[in-house]
Amino acid sequence: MSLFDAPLFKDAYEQLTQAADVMGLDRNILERLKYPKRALQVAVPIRLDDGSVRTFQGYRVQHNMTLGPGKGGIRFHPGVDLSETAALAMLMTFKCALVGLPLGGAKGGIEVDPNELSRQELQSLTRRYATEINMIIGPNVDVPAPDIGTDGQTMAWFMDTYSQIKGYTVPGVVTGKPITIGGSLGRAESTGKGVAYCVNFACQKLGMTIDKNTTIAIHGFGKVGVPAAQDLSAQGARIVAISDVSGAVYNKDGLDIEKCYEWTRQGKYLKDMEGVELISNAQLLELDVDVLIPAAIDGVVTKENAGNVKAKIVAEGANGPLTREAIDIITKRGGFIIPDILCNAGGVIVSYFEWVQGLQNFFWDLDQINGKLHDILKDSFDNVFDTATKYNTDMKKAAFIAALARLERAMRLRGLFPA
Ligand SMILES: NC(=O)C1=CN([C@@H]2O[C@H](COP(=O)(O)OP(=O)(O)OC[C@H]3O[C@@H](n4cnc5c(N)ncnc54)[C@H](OP(=O)(O)O)[C@@H]3O)[C@@H](O)[C@H]2O)C=CC1
Ligand SMILES: O=C(O)CCC(=O)C(=O)O
Repeated sequence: MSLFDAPLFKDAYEQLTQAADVMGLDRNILERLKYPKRALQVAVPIRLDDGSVRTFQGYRVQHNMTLGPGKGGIRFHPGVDLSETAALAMLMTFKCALVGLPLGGAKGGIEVDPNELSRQELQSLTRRYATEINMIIGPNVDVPAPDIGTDGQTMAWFMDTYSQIKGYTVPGVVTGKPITIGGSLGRAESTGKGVAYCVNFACQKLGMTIDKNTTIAIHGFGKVGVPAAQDLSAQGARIVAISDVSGAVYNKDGLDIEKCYEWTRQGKYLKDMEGVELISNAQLLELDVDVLIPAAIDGVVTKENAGNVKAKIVAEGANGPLTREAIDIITKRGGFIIPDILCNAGGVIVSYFEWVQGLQNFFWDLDQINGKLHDILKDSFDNVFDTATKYNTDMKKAAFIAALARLERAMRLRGLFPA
């Protein structure tokens, strides 16, 4: 199957093309950005706890490295394939460009349901994957990080395996590491915190305030959804619904987010919680709320259900949660979309801080990190908002236009195209 037949890649490329049309981008530049620079597919065989051998499919795709080393997470999820990884790598190129990082776009993953593996099996899987892709990874080449189904522990195993191959400790090969082995303060909550900052910026633009009357539904209660919920709830907003893969819980008066987090932290599913109303993931997306934060997987709002999405603000915490048709439907009815490459960029911004701190062996305090994160996101949000006004277009295309403008300048300066 061609990459362009795969839904997420097709969508990402079509959004890119639409943005290129609006800004009048040189077609040759667009042509160069069409395909990933490099894609590696690997077999990842491991011995399971029962003694049998199972082989998983793994990928690492580097989309574009004009601005610097590749950067992007590693996903362990049953939906991972080459085209999804390529699409997510492409989004990373534009995310890093949009927020002004000296980094390119990459992504990796394994087609696996991590919930089905033991801790020992997950460690074997991560180590074998790290070994198989080590030849295209490195602190100055391509630097992975956590994504769906992976976390600080995964990064620690990855870093350890890479360091064994090199013969010395290489903390800069990944970000999102535990603090003890060179991780950065604030990285774990940075993506969700960034989502909360962006929701605040959007409210300011729309003349809305965040208080006990502000209702929020969050699809996906993981590394992005939890801190976003905690931050917005601490600001006084009412988080009325959250979900995991098992379903969603709802309370019109607002959920006790810390209680929900305590529950999921023990590895329990939300559907088994007591004292809350159970609804489906699909119902959560259609709730009559002020803010909807899809923070789980891609393609959850499509042309089939976009017409039922009622939220005033849709903050794309996940990568690609809205299809291109869904974006048009929501924008036409007046919904305000905070595009993924802006909304969830807090993660890669603090990953960049972690990388820089690691290279300098000099670590910053949390106030410095959150202050810089806030300022970068504020400037980027204003840039996207102003670009949307300048080109009379929506926030989604504006984000691509702002990113493309930076990338185009860099590509011309590096000489592939006339400056
Ligand atoms: N982590 C990061 O720093 C960044 C993540 N992102 C993006 O944010 C999104 C979420 O990532 P992250 O929070 O790290 O991932 P996590 O694995 O930590 O959490 C994912 C959440 O989504 C739920 N989920 C998984 N599959 C489905 C499904 N099929 N239907 C409904 N819910 C599902 C999970 O439920 P359960 O726990 O029950 O499996 C979990 O609640 C992804 O799109 C990712 O690419 C973007 C930027 C940075
Ligand atoms: O932190 C990083 O390097 C990348 C995070 C990521 O994968 C993403 O922003 O989608």
